[in-house]
Amino acid sequence: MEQTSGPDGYSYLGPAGTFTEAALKQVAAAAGKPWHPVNNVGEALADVQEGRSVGAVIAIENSIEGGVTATLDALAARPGLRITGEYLVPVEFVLVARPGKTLDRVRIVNAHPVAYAQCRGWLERELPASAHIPSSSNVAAAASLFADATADAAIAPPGITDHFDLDVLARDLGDDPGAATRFVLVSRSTALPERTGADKTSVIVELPDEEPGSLLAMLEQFSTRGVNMSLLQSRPILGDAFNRYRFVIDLDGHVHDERVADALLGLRRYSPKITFLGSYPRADGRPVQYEAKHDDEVFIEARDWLRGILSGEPAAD
Ligand SMILES: O=C(O)C(=O)C[C@]1(C(=O)O)C=C[C@@H](O)C=C1
Repeated sequence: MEQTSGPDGYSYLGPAGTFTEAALKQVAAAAGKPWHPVNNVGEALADVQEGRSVGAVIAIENSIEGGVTATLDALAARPGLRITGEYLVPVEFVLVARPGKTLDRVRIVNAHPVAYAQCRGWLERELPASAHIPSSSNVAAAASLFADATADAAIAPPGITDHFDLDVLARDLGDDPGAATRFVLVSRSTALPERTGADKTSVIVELPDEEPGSLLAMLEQFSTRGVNMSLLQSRPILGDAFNRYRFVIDLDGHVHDERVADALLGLRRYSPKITFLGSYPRADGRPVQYEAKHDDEVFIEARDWLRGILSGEPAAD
């Protein structure tokens, strides 16, 4: 794929060979378009917001490490962006070093913080005295071994040896062999992806100040409408030390589902600030399960009933 920028192109955490690039390879619309490697999530989102790219793929959650906080905060800080797709990438890691280095001589390890966190168990067992130098990506970690001699080894994707002349000192570093990272495609387009029946809706919600039970009241908006949450992650609101948090939430269903739309209306009335991030097809294609009492028809019938009352229609039996 052409690694350049262009307003019809896609930004991703580079350089080539990252897991983010593997996620971008799954984006059908990106095939044949320019791909623009960047150094961090903020830069990828700025490219989209400012029109240098049509879309960006960013890591949002890892199955071991949880929400990618840099992404959750960047989405909250940059209004006007929409999530239009979700992609899953299995992740596994190897420890690499320049030829000649052996495992017993590794003291300093270069790694992306999210990758490092996924390998904590292995590092504690095999390199208990090692120190960590953070890197902007897994591939940048490996590349740094050539740029300066501070780190002895790097944590990188197994395919790294296709790009660099490096020795693999150890394999399967991850604490969970089944680990995966969830990525999202972000764009400026406000056109909603079609409802598929296997969708997710993402929102960022702030709660009213100093109101006891306000978190429960937010959760009730979903539970009373039979809407399942698949992510609830709190992030501090900057400048409000230890006081206020925003919540990044993934819901099962599409905003075109009546129960989801109704829950969002409830939230909108209740929350001082709610950002709609998008409704999009789930990466795993799993159809959303819900009870019949939360079917579209039930909401529509209830609204029609009220409309009848308001328009003075005679009561039906
Ligand atoms: O460095 C990479 O390869 C990335 O794609 C970054 C990233 C992340 O940002 O979370 C993606 C997946 C892995 O879980 C670790 C790191």
